[in-house]
Amino acid sequence: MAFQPSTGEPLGRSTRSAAVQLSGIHKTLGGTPVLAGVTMDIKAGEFVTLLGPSGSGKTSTLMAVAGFIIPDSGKITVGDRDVTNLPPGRDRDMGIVFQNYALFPHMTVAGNIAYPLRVRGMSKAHIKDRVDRALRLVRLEGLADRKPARLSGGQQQRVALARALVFEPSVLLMDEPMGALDVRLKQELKWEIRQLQREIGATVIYVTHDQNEAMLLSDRVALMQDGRIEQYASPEEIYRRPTSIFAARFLGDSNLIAGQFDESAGCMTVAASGKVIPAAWPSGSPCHGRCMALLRPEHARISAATELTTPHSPAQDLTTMGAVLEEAVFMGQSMRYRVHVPDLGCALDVQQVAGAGTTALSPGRQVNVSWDPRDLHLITTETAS
Ligand SMILES: Nc1ncnc2c1ncn2[C@@H]1O[C@H](COP(=O)(O)OP(=O)(O)OP(=O)(O)O)[C@@H](O)[C@H]1O
Repeated sequence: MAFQPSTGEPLGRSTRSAAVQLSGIHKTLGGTPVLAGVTMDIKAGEFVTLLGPSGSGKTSTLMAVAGFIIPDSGKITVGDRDVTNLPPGRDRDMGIVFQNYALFPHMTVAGNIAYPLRVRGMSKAHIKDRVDRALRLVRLEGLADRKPARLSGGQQQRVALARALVFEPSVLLMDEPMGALDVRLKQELKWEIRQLQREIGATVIYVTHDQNEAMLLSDRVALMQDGRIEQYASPEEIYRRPTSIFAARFLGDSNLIAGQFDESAGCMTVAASGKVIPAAWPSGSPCHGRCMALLRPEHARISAATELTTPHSPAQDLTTMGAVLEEAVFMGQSMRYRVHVPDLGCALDVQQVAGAGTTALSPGRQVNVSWDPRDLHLITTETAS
């Protein structure tokens, strides 16, 4: 059924947001497999980000949802409609925002925003009402009569956003919408996009390779590699419990320690030194011997080697090792250290709140590095046989 725009109701919390389902999407382009079985479910009103390195298949996945790429196999549904082979356009009922704005240069801001309503045959009075409300939504009320060339990059992108939202699509697709903006504008627009999506309640699929953007905006992140989804979960879940080394490295900074897990003893033998340290296998993940232990820099602490206590509560059973401080960098709110830990056979990055004691530590000094064993997250490096 072709989409018919509503007319009277406010451009506000959408009652039309739809769930999107991708099942086993494969696509080969020019002999290259670009999508290798993408499967994901997106709930109505959810903000999902496709995150991954360049060439991992993010844009291709989005283009398959938009209809610009027809899958070789697999199925895409929006609500209860099968849209797999539907051409791009009105019947898909999707708003799209690209990195390069794609505004019509000869039209005013209001003209650009009105365009999707005009092609849908809406009456002039309704168009004016809708455009006014869309302008208010993206905070561009005073610029309705300007041409795009006389707008900043951030303003142009807000026009593109208003144009994509004005016909109240059930799904909004965004491909690196902030890719061309400077850092300050990005920072501003990130919060605006988040707030806007919460206001209108639309289902959003958003492409970026910027992990901070993904964490700030998303309900769930689909982390992509080689045309597949490596992990699909909330940003917090991927950050705290990555299921692969790739995921551990891609979202956030990481220290990775190779070892062998001993389930009965509840410990891990460090590969480089044979040192045994307490560790627990995360529940729900496959348990195999060879593993990598992930320790986030903010979960490690250093203290002068002469100090017996660490900033942790003494009630906690910490793992502590001697180390040599290699680098100490003041980062404003925190200090960033690199320490060499002979018992781990590697260097660890440590991030901790800048305090009088820690800023005084200088490179070359003997220190203790410690962590709560519960903050070690083990990832199997053995394939199940
Ligand atoms: N028309 C095409 N013909 C051949 N290969 C293609 C075509 N379009 C995309 N590819 C390849 O498919 C892979 C995935 O591309 P895609 O643009 O989806 O990745 P991406 O994750 O969005 O990357 P980026 O962040 O650089 O935009 C890449 O290796 C790319 O070179």
